Amino acid sequence: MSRHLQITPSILNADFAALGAEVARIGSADWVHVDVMDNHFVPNLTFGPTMVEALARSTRIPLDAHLMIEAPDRHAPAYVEAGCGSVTFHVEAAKAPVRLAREIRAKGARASMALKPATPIEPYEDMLGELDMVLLMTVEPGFGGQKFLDLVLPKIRRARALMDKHGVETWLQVDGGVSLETIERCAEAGADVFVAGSAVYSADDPDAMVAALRAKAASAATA
Ligand SMILES: O=C(CO)[C@H](O)[C@H](O)COP(=O)(O)O
Ligand SMILES: [Co+2]
Repeated sequence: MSRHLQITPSILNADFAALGAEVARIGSADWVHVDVMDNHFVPNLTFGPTMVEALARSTRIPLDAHLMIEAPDRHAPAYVEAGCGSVTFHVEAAKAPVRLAREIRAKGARASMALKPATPIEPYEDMLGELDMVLLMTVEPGFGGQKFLDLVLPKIRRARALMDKHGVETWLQVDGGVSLETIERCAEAGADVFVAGSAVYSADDPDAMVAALRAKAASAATA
């Protein structure tokens, strides 16, 4: 099955004092990945809906919010209202994931659910139809610039097989340590949406890196 491959740079390693300008450096990105951290679900703190709303106003690229927060059932709707086109909550934090996914969709955004590296996908097989995307973390959430965890590759394959079995249109996103060295492994395993933070923002030309990542993923997906 041919998949539509998308690159979504994370601004976690961008210059937070100049976020509008930083996003303007990745004009060919499909989405801008915004990592929201609350210092409770993960030991790091970034920004909240006010900042995200300002960013949404500054770009025509849609925002892909990744909420690493303790109470997504309460706070996720605010990110739809802030203008995000996709909102991802962590299943380890959500109290009622089906209800939350339905609420995000009802408010007009794509609903997505994230799994940490050690969280299995199989218990959620029956709710894939409720989700527009599943995010598989390929590092422990909390910080950019970590090493890609190869141990997640079998889970990417199993998630793709479950999606094919159920015939759902759910996208499969990978996040953490994705680079020119690792993106092919992810695409071969079945991922179709690729978050890359440090790989993009440590490049001299971030938009050229987006193109290079896209080309590598495409060649691996069709191999
Ligand atoms: O969710 C994240 C961390 O929790 C980030 O999206 C991710 O780490 C991106 O940065 P990098 O590509 O440098 O790993
Ligand atoms: Co992320």
